This record gives sequence, structure tokens and C-alpha cells, in this order.
Amino acid sequence: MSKQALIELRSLFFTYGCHPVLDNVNLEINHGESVGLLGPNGSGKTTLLKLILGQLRPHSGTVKVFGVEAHRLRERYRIGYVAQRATHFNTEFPATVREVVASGRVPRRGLFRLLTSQDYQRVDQALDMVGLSSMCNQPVGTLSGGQQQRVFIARAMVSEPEILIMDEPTVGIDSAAQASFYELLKKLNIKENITLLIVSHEMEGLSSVISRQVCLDKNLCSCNCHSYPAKKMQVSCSKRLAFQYAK
Ligand SMILES: Nc1ncnc2c1ncn2[C@@H]1O[C@H](COP(=O)(O)OP(=O)(O)OP(=O)(O)O)[C@@H](O)[C@H]1O
Repeated sequence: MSKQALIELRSLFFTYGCHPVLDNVNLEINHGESVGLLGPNGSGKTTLLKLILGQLRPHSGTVKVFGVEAHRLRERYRIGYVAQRATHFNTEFPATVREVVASGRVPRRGLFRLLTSQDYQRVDQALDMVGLSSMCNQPVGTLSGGQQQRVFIARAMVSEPEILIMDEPTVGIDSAAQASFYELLKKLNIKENITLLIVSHEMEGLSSVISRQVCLDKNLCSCNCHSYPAKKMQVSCSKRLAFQYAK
């Protein structure tokens, strides 16, 4: 029996009004992979993630997650999601780091059930994993961009997801913080056995984390990040990509 892909896109077509964004996209992501998704601005990366998260429905073709059509998936907690610019927190935002991370446990526990000591144990484990235990009582708005990004990863992790999807996770994070962030992603993928799908323009830094890279420009084209240098790989994808990255 063939192994079932965790994420499976078949002949996917999506349009906003009369503006086609995704045209015949096919992609399979298997358990344990760490996939980088690259493409120029406006090429449909966030739209593709929204389809995988079941927030949008395809106009034709299929999007399956864990073998089920994405919009029908009931166990949403199986997918962790860190949105683009998740870290733009108002410094006055009153919640502490621990409270924000604990809120990520609600989808698994259920909306009307109080969190138990076991849930909080999981929260503390997630804080430890991202290296923020010592800051757990600080208001989240007072943290740096890189630290806030870790809060959002911990928040996604407490629901114990099998897949973690991140949209531009390193935007606004300085290069020193990026290096330790990439180490964290490697740990999640290899030690915690979590499948990763990461949208990023920073593929050079991410190349130590990802096992495969795909380029999107309405269609998808697959590239193996370990067999090509990043620039060459991007250029090979399409003329539009070549233009983008030659700048
Ligand atoms: N809700 C919407 N309604 C109409 N058009 C939209 C909507 N959301 C996105 N678009 C358009 O769809 C196209 C793809 O947008 P999308 O955000 O998926 O691209 P992206 O690759 O994630 O871009 P970026 O790298 O800039 O974040 C763009 O032309 C965008 O203007």
C-alpha cells in the first residue's frame, strides 16, 4: 500500500473573481518532510496556504489534508499555523507570554473546557522548547520581534500539530535571531517529527532546514534545494522568478 501524503493538491485551480491565482497546481507533502515554498510577491503563496488550511475552497481540483478535503477537516489542531506578520504586537497588549501560548491549547481541549494542569504542563514544555521559559510572565508586547515569533511557534505547538505551516516567519527578525530560529525549526522537524511547510523569501538561510523546495508562480515547479545553489534554483523556475531574483 502506498504511503498517504499528509498534504495532497491535485489539479488545483483558484481565482479571486476573474483574477486567476493558482492554475493546475499539484503537490504532495509526506510525513517528516520540511518543504520551503518560494515565489515572487503576489504569486499565490498565502492563497495556497489558505486553501490547505481550509479557509478557502478550490474552484476546481482537490486539496486534501490527512486524506480529507481541507475544508472538511474537523481536527484542526492537527495543523499548526503561524501567520505572516504574526509578531506585530502592540506594546500595550496586556496578555503574558504564557497566556498567549496557552490560548493555542483551546482547539485541542475544546472551547468551553477549562485548561487542566496537564494542558499547562504542555504549555511549559512548549515555552521551554522555544527557549522562553524565563520570560513566561512578561507581557508579550514587550518582547523583540524574534522572541514574539517564538511565542507564536510555541502557541502553534501546544496543540501538538503534525504539520506546522509558517508564512514568512523570519520577516522583521535580525540575522542573529534568524540563526537560532532555524535551529529551532530543525529541532521541530527532526526531534519532534513535525512536518514543516514554510513560505519564505529567505531560502538561503532556510536551506539548512528544508529537505525540498517548491517554487510557485501560478503553477508549481519543484526544485531540490540540496542539488542547486539557491539563486540558480530560483532562476531555473520561470522567467518571472528569474527577473525577481536578478534584482
Ligand atoms: N482577498 C483577495 N481578494 C482579491 N484578490 C486577492 C485577495 N487576496 C490576494 N489577492 C490577490 O491574489 C494574488 C495572490 O496573492 P497572495 O497573497 O496569495 O500572494 P503571495 O505570493 O502570498 O504574495 P506575497 O509574497 O506578497 O505575500 C495577488 O495578486 C493578490 O493581490
